[in-house]
Amino acid sequence: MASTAEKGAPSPAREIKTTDLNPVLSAGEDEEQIVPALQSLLRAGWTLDTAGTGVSKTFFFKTYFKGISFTNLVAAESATKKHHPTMTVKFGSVHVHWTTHRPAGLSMKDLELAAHCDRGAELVGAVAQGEGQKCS
Ligand SMILES: C[C@H](O)[C@H](O)[C@H]1CNC2=NC(N)=NC(=O)C2=N1
Repeated sequence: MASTAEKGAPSPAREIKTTDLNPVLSAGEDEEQIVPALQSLLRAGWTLDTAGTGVSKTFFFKTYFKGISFTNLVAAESATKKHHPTMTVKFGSVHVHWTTHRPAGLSMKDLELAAHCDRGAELVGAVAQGEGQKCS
């Protein structure tokens, strides 16, 4: 019998199990706090690195300037929190990666700032992948 997936029906919402995740925590971080925050980010389109030490997401924008405005919002919060992402600006998108350098690993600061990126992207008007600016 064909599975639901084979029939093209949307796959049922699947809870991301703790056992599916392999976060490598920055020393002193609380796993019980990290895991639910990480799960919520994964539901919002963030991915955990293969190394488990960082999270990343690509945001799409209809203009280059909107992408730059987004990086400025992120930069302002980074300056306040003294925690800085790697951001790769492209025509139509900004890729953001958060990790903690010292002590190395994933921290609540990474996850809080990742959530801040989602709020900033909403404010600037991020769009779905494919709706971002393209070269003509
Ligand atoms: C002293 C200063 O706050 C630290 O070096 C900060 C600066 N920004 C940082 N940013 C990131 N992403 N990880 C860090 O560990 C880090 N450390």
